Amino acid sequence: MSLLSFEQIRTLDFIGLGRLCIDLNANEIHRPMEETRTFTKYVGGSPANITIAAARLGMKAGFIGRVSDDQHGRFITGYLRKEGIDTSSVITDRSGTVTGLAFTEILSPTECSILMYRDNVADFKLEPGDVSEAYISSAKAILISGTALAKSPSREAAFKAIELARKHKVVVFLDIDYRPYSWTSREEAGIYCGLAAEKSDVILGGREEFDLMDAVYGTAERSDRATADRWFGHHAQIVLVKHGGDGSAAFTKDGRVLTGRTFPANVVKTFGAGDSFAGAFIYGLMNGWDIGRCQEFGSASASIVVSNHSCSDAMPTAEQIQAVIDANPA
Ligand SMILES: Nc1ncnc2c1ncn2[C@@H]1O[C@H](COP(=O)(O)OP(=O)(O)OP(=O)(O)O)[C@@H](O)[C@H]1O
Ligand SMILES: O=C(O)C[C@@H](O)[C@H](O)C(=O)CO
Repeated sequence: MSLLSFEQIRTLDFIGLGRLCIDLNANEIHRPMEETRTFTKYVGGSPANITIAAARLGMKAGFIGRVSDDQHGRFITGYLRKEGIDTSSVITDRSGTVTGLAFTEILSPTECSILMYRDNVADFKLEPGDVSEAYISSAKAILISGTALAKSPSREAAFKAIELARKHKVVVFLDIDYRPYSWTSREEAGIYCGLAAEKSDVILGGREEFDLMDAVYGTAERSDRATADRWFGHHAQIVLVKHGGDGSAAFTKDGRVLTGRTFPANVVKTFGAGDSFAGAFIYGLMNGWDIGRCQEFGSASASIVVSNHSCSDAMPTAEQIQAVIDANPA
């Protein structure tokens, strides 16, 4: 029996909520950014990447967010439309905000860093009034990015979206997506992400992201098992703990524990692994697949994206992902 129940008669499969940004990935790789001269521009922002991944896999996707009233905002909206993503709830913010920029430095396949410019960004100006009940109720599932909880009024908009999703039987995915530069403290992040996690059906995060929430509520044992049990005490049906190159651990409320394997990759940059994993993992769940197959699909997707220069542009099709799995039998 499936742990998640997706309403079938819905206009959209999936709505992402949160930041729509721009990645500027250094073209001169294996060099510090001080020596970088050129960058390639991509749409970015974790929830945007995941939504693009879902659309690339054929899901009917939409997005709730704000973009800046400039060329960057128009670039992002145009890209989403080209990907077939509904942008009726992507709002142009006209208060003089800018688009968040993520400068990616690639020192080596395993040493990458992101320099974030996020002062006065449009995505944090998302307001509760931007979240339409009719729009939320038109979807089977919604993805909340933890970073959307870092600042008001985006925080209130995200919590409104979660409440409306629960009201209309829309499955809530929470990707903790902890980015320190957006929060005033780890405790703040732990508290607000914890409050959202209590209302979510599926929670995805790295070990250190779950530790953030556990620390606030004093959970002594920092084990994946203890973490999962904690969230099963609320709404969660699935807890997915990502472990980078060591794969992932999936826990289901009905007692299953599955270790996800990784696939060979010619790593260009490690970023994008989590977003590509999430998009493909969610795709599998929404197609009613067994959770082990969802993990495998997510991991294979991640191996493709870490082997590419971009995150969003590199999000693969289902055929590309399956080809990786077929070429690397368990
Ligand atoms: N170097 C790698 N090679 C192959 N697969 C990988 C690699 N790194 C991560 N993965 C796959 O991607 C999944 C998610 O990776 P990770 O745990 O790094 O997420 P993340 O920290 O959210 O990533 P991001 O850097 O995008 O924020 C892993 O569970 C694994 O399946
Ligand atoms: O989520 C961000 O703000 C950064 C992303 O745009 C970037 O693609 C990345 O780090 C993906 O993991």
